[in-house]
Amino acid sequence: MQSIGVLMTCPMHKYLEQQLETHFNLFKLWHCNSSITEFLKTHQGNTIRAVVGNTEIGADAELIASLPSLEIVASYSVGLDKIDLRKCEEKGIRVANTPDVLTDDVADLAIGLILGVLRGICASDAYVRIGKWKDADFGLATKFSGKSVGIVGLGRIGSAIAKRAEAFGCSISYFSRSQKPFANYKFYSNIIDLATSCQILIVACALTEETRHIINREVIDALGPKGILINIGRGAHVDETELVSALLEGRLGGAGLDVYENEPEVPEELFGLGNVVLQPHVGSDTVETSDAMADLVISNLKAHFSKKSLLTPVI
Ligand SMILES: O=CC(=O)O
Repeated sequence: MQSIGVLMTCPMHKYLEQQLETHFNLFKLWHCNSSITEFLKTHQGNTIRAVVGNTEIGADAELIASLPSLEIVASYSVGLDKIDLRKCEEKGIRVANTPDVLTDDVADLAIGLILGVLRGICASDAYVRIGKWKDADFGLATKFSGKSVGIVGLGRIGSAIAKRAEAFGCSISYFSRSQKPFANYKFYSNIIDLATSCQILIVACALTEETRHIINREVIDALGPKGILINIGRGAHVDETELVSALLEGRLGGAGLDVYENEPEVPEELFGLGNVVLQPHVGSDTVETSDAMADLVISNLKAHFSKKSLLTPVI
């Protein structure tokens, strides 16, 4: 397979890059200083049969159109929002992603964010480091165990978060397109009702046209001044302007965010808020999971080019 042209869209995990270099003829899009079209002209765009993208740069219509021999997009991510799925379908291009292997890490981080916000872990860490403890005790935080948790999207990751929150004695309810027959949690067909009824609202669904800005002013106000919003999905799930003003005005109790609307830009108004915990989109970024995701990308590519079934097909 060493002659098969594979295009990586941006730097990801070093191990993935090494594996791609070992098994395929790897082209790196970020090594080009010119436009994509120029790059592909000089690097024989027509020899590239696979694209490996991620949550930053996937495969949009322009990239797909400039690769006439493209057969497969193997994403180093579970999220598919940076891939033009309609175009892929139209052109018969296969798509694979990396589900399952990252579920535990993302769910763990969601719980970490809840604890971080409610127990003030980052704020109290800073309190110790800058020597304020010598002057006075930190003060009281908020208990997590036993709270009511609402989950937006009860897929793999949402279910893994629910399982963890159950272990903290939390009551679980959820909103999704349809009621899940396997789930023993209270189902809401209306997200406002879910937000009204829970203390912690966690966004864990895929980003689609229907879920863009699913967390709007109405949902934030329904969650209320004591409510906590956790987002480990995508930044665009939340109307960020509304979120920032709700936090600044005290209409929302706090937020734990791993994702933002214009990454890596983060609204600076959030930097001074002790009831907000910010992460730089690292939900699945552990050594173990990143290696597993890379292995899955390689296995999908190898399966495709050996005419075998994809391990984790999307299309
Ligand atoms: O955000 C992470 C992913 O989609 O894998």
